[in-house]
Amino acid sequence: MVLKKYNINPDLALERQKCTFDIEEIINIFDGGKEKTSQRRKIEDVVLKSGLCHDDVPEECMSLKERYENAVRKSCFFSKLMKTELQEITGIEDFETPAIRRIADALFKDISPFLLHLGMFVPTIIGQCTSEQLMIWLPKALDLQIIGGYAQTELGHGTFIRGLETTATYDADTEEFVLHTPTLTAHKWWAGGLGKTINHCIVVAQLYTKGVCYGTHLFMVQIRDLDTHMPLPGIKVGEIGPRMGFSSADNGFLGFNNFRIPRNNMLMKHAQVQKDGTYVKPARHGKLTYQTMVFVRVTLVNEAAFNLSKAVTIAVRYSAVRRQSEMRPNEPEPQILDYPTQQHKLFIGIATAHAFQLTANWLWNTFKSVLSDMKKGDVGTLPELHALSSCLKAVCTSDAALLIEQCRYACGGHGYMLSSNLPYIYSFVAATRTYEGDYTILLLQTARFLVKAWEQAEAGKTVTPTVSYISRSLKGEKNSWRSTDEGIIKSFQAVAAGKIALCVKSIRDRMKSGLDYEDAWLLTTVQLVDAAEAHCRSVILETYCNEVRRLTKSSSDNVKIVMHQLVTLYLSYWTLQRTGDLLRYSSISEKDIDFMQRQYEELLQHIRPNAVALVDAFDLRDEILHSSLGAYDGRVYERLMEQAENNPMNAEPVNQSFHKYIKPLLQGKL
Ligand SMILES: CCCCCCCCCCC/C=C/C(=O)SCCNC(=O)CCNC(=O)[C@H](O)C(C)(C)COP(=O)(O)OP(=O)(O)OC[C@H]1O[C@@H](n2cnc3c(N)ncnc32)[C@H](O)[C@@H]1OP(=O)(O)O
Ligand SMILES: Cc1cc2nc3c(=O)[nH]c(=O)nc-3n(C[C@H](O)[C@H](O)[C@H](O)COP(=O)(O)OP(=O)(O)OC[C@H]3O[C@@H](n4cnc5c(N)ncnc54)[C@H](O)[C@@H]3O)c2cc1C
Repeated sequence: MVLKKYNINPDLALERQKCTFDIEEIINIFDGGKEKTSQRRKIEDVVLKSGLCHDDVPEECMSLKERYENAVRKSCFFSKLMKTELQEITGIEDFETPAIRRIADALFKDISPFLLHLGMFVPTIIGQCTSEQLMIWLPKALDLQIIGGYAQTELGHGTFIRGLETTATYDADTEEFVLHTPTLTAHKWWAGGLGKTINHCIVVAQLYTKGVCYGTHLFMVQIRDLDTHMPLPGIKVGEIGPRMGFSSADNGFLGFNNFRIPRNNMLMKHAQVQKDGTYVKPARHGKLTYQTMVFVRVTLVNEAAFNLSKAVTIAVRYSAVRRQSEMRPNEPEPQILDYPTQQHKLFIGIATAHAFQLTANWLWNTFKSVLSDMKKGDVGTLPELHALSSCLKAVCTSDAALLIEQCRYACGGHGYMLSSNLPYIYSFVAATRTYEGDYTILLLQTARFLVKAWEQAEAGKTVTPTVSYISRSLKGEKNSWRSTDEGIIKSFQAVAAGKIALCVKSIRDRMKSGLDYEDAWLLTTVQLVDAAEAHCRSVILETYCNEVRRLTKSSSDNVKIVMHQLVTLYLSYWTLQRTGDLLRYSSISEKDIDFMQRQYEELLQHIRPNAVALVDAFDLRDEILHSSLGAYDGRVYERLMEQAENNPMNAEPVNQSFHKYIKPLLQGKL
């Protein structure tokens, strides 16, 4: 059965008539202008017309091997398309084109085995190579003459990079590094694409030269023959096995048996090993080899926003189509979207997707500005970027995962179907909370920065703008609650300042009682994580408000109203989530909280008529959503039945297991 595309579910059609604003205006805001929207749509048209998105069998009905092979096929043709037609539209090597990222999801319900090639391999070449090395590897990588990944994590260590065990020992006689895996736990583990796909890999290993260990450094390693794809002698490589998501990403393991690579394969932009084995340490900052991780953390905030926008589009459209129960006896069943509890589950998802998208854009610009400072030799802004990207990656991926799961709850039983796409979206985002730095670990990195900022402010030094509230707090500025955007942000800053102050006090008290700094820090880590989270909330709230104000300056009044309703919803939601903290650190009263609760509930009602239009304004095509519940036409039940009928399990009326086992069991002959 082929569904007629624009035979729209009547409830959904009515919802669209209620819309009070011009959807296209909001689409343009998030794309960055009319032209960008039109460019994105052109790119989507090219990819969709290519026929690459089609699968003969639904992905979820394929075996793991079939899924992987299908994903490789699509990745190869997609790469070819990017090099040809898409390059003409986007401009050569434009890695900043979010449109490419969005439309990639039309091809891959799960993950492309090439994800790490573009996501980490190429960025590492760009960020870590000397200009000579860049000339060798970058054109080949961009042209896909070599395909690479990023192998840092080991079986025994992921978080603690300094604890990695793989060694790269320099042999001055042959001018080579010898890569070796000394123990079981030293095997590289998890790298995407490593299992079966890639032929090159960035390997992170402990550098030894002249008998001294200089810590972890990055090496370009060819692991497979370019022609036969067989692992090179001295390399043990394979797939790590089935996991919660990332089924087609062929995450792999890798071991080296005294495997030799030329000296020039150490990525030497920041530190060098000279021919005679002399080590030249990085001139400016000790953690520049961690730069690709910072880049990916920045992009993951965008991933959180994008994936949440997909989930909430599915759940809101479904909630407009689904009718259930009754509000009053004998009345027709209402759309479930009319229940305030359902609105409470979903509208915060819309607002959060906006908040995260605008924060992601702001963080990306911050990242670019720090890179440009670094090109001029100034690494002064790096610690703040590290602190910001760490906490934003942690909080945005974590919140997005929770809200995506909430979207699934909002779709009842049908949300549990893989065809809803919600389980895929969730398992992808759940992983982002862990990889590229686990949630707790990254918040502790931000906490380090906050405690230092506190000490600097205490010493009368100027601190960077994102923590300037610390100086105000130290000057004794008292918080007086106001339920305006600015007032709420100030109160959230007061919460963050209060929590940082308690952490500092806690560490000092513990040291006074005889503990050393490390133990005092360790025993305070529960509070430190909490303080970093509070800081991050204040950053998101402030960025969201500022960016909406800036971006809607020339918008129509109707767009201004609806965008601001979402901002107020977001601020009210978090106020109500954090009443305990606000009662403790701000001057909020019971009466203020009652007001905020009423305001929140009224906002749910105000937003309700625009809910479907707001998710339509994410402009996500059906081919990207991949959802039986969330398609634009709302033909949910038709799709569910069509997919059930096409389920390979129904290809034969009686499964052979009946004759083999059930019948003998029924007849007592088993
Ligand atoms: C094209 C489309 C793209 C789409 C999206 C891409 C998706 C890609 C898919 C990715 C799949 C997953 C890949 C991976 O997971 S790769 C492996 C990632 N691994 C990690 O993230 C490990 C996490 N651990 C760490 O980062 C470090 O070990 C940790 C920071 C926790 C500690 O490091 P270390 O022990 O070396 O440092 P210290 O704690 O002692 O700190 C010393 C000082 O250094 C500062 N610091 C730490 N990190 C950084 C950094 N990155 N940049 C700048 N500065 C840093 C730290 O703050 C300390 O400073 P102070 O002494 O001043 O306090
Ligand atoms: C889908 C997926 C894809 C991945 N892809 C790649 C890849 O391409 N390349 C690559 O190199 N890696 C990859 N990884 C690995 C990933 O980066 C690590 O799993 C991640 O950094 C967490 O490290 P870990 O697994 O060692 O966790 P652990 O560090 O063992 O963490 C386990 C728990 O211990 C806690 N913990 C650890 N240390 C501390 C501490 N100091 N203080 C307090 N708590 C602590 C953590 O918070 C966590 O709760 C991938 C992982 C996944 C899930």
